[in-house]
Amino acid sequence: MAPPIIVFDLDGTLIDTAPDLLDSLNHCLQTANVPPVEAAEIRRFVGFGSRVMIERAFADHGQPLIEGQLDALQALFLEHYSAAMPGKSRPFAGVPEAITRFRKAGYLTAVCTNKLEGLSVSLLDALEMTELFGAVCGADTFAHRKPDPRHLLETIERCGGDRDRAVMVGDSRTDIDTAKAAGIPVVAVDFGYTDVHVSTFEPSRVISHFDELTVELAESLIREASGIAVS
Ligand SMILES: O=C(O)COP(=O)(O)O
Ligand SMILES: [Mg+2]
Repeated sequence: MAPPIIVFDLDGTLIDTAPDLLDSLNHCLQTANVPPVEAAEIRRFVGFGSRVMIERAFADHGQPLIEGQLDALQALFLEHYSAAMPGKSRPFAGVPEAITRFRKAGYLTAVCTNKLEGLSVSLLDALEMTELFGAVCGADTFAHRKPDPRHLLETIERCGGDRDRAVMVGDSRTDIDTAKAAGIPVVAVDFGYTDVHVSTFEPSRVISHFDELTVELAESLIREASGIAVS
């Protein structure tokens, strides 16, 4: 039987990447003469990858994007963002400990993110965290990405995990919708990138610190999801 698995979103869940996303986004906006985005605003633009982030920033300022401009700005964003890695990005408190706990308990661990796979691996490499995961699957790894549930299911498959004993951990509506569509319980962190509180999207549980992400919690969610009564 395949081992149980815990799958993590990256931006806003495992790693606090907002300061660097903001710097690179504002670098792009400056070249296009669009006013910068404030630090508090970035969370509204993250979740669907860099392309959507740039589109949202333009829309927010009522600025039209002309033909071909988005491709050029995304290329500029990726160049700027990759060059600075890991920049100011750091794992949230308790992340390495939580991953170690699950691995010791026999869980596989994976990342399912709408960041491009190459950027995700570079960031995890720069933070010496790549070894903590059996698979890192980004927006361009498969033909579909979150909120398409196949992104999560194929991440589980690539890692060799059991989809009936899987838990997702994320910070946004995208993660919650993805996990629900895949029939997988989802723990939401409440410190990530969403302008509306994650509880609005009805995840299986909400946590405020990785210390709360225990193996017992994952096991009870898996039991609940499989319809076995929890004692
Ligand atoms: O970079 C993004 O927009 C989203 O990344 P995430 O899926 O890891 O939150
Ligand atoms: Mg996220």
